[in-house]
Amino acid sequence: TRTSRPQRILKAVQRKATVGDPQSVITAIDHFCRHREWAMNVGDEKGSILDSVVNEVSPVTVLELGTYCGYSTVRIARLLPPGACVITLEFNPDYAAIARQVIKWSGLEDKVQLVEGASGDWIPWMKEHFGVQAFDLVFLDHWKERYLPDTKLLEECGLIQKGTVLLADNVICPGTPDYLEYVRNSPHYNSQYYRSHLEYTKAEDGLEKSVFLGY
Ligand SMILES: O=C(NC/C=C/[C@H]1O[C@@H](Sc2ccncc2)[C@H](O)[C@@H]1O)c1cc([N+](=O)[O-])cc(O)c1O
Ligand SMILES: [Mg+2]
Repeated sequence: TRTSRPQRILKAVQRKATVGDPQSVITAIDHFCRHREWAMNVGDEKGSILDSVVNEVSPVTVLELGTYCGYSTVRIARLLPPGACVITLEFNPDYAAIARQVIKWSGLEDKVQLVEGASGDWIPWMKEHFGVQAFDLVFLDHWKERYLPDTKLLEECGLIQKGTVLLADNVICPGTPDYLEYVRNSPHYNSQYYRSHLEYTKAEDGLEKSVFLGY
């Protein structure tokens, strides 16, 4: 095929969005994915829930697992005050290259640190390499079978502390049953489900917000 879907998403941003205007980047991607080609961005409906959680937490340090084209990275970064940042991990170099351009178009590159690699390899190095004490907010939107192991790894590395908020996409569709069972049954988390829909569709999906209560 000629171009990839992420490349077509970037083209839509470059055609329809205004440089330096994050909202126009978000609107351009949502319009493209709703009217041209579906893509696995968190989308506008769940995106509004993500926005409300970011505003509620007012995080200084955010970790995003799974950048894809940078749609949720832009949604998060546009809400961050000066000095706050989002570190976003992306495994696929082609997706990372597109996401860098989407983030640049939105004018938010100073608030974003895009790291290419696998969460499992990078999480143990977060403290040393980025000087992170603990994350205030973690947005999980990568491989669904990695949600639980990466959460446990974040705990083991001391990157989740009392008050840290985990926000997980797709807990219904495609689903993350082992992760849900863990955060809902653990005495160390206070978990709640925000019912919504799978991006750009009528199917049910939702976000799970889990606050770490400390040990
Ligand atoms: O599969 C889904 N998401 C997986 C996302 C994966 C993203 O994260 C890295 S993997 C990685 C990144 C960092 N570290 C390790 C691995 C991939 O390169 C991709 O950019 C998904 C699927 C549907 N759906 O309807 O089928 C809907 C959604 O909202 C979804 O998020
Ligand atoms: Mg998702």
